[in-house]
Amino acid sequence: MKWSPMSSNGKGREALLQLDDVGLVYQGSHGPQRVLQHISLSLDEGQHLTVVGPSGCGKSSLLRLIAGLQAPTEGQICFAGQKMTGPRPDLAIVFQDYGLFPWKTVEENIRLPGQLHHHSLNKDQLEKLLQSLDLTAVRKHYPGELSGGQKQRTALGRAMAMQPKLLLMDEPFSALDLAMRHQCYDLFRKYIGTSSMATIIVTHSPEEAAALGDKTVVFAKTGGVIEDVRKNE
Ligand SMILES: Nc1ncnc2c1ncn2[C@@H]1O[C@H](COP(=O)(O)OP(=O)(O)OP(=O)(O)O)[C@@H](O)[C@H]1O
Repeated sequence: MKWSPMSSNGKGREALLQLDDVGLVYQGSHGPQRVLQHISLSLDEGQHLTVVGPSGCGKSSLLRLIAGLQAPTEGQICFAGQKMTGPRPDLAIVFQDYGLFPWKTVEENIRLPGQLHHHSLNKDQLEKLLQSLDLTAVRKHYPGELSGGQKQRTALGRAMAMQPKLLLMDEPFSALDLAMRHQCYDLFRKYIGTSSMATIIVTHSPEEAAALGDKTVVFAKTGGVIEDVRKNE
């Protein structure tokens, strides 16, 4: 993946997120594999970027670098003016495999990261979140007792409860049926509309990318960006 659609926010102030000429090479069992190269982008508070591309083009790898879970091989990533050196509480990620704690209930999973980082939800906020994600009936259930869609909505609720500055989501709605997906889009848009949180969403769905991003980049399997679409700019 090669990408440089937004190398500067062009507004003369510091971006929330800045990637400068970032690259990534995996040292796999079959030798080195280059996945990302020359990626430069910036994202401001309140901006919503969606990333679409075929399987294997490096979308999840890019999210892991931005989340500080992995270091780039080349280049630099800065968040809120600081060089990324590891995960931070103001930057949350919803993984493709949900990343739920199996020994905690739905409700506990949603509350825990916020409690750890002193963003505890009050009772009202928790009830609203459970209700809007249609999780009230399974609030005392453990992840092993949930459907894929319920797990996905729990992971989403947990990330929302952290109230991060930047929320990264890797195909967050892929396990939902059409009706629930649209319900989650509405909820999500409402949620991001009331905060200055920025989001980056990786998806396979062009419809989802258009619904949830004010900027969308489309990646080719190899060779980088084939389209860079911006709404309302
Ligand atoms: N830890 C790793 N070690 C070696 N290679 C890896 C590792 N993680 C991913 N890769 C390889 O890097 C490439 C990009 O993977 P990545 O998961 O970032 O792609 P993706 O675009 O998110 O794919 P998908 O849409 O299927 O989730 C793939 O070829 C994958 O096999």
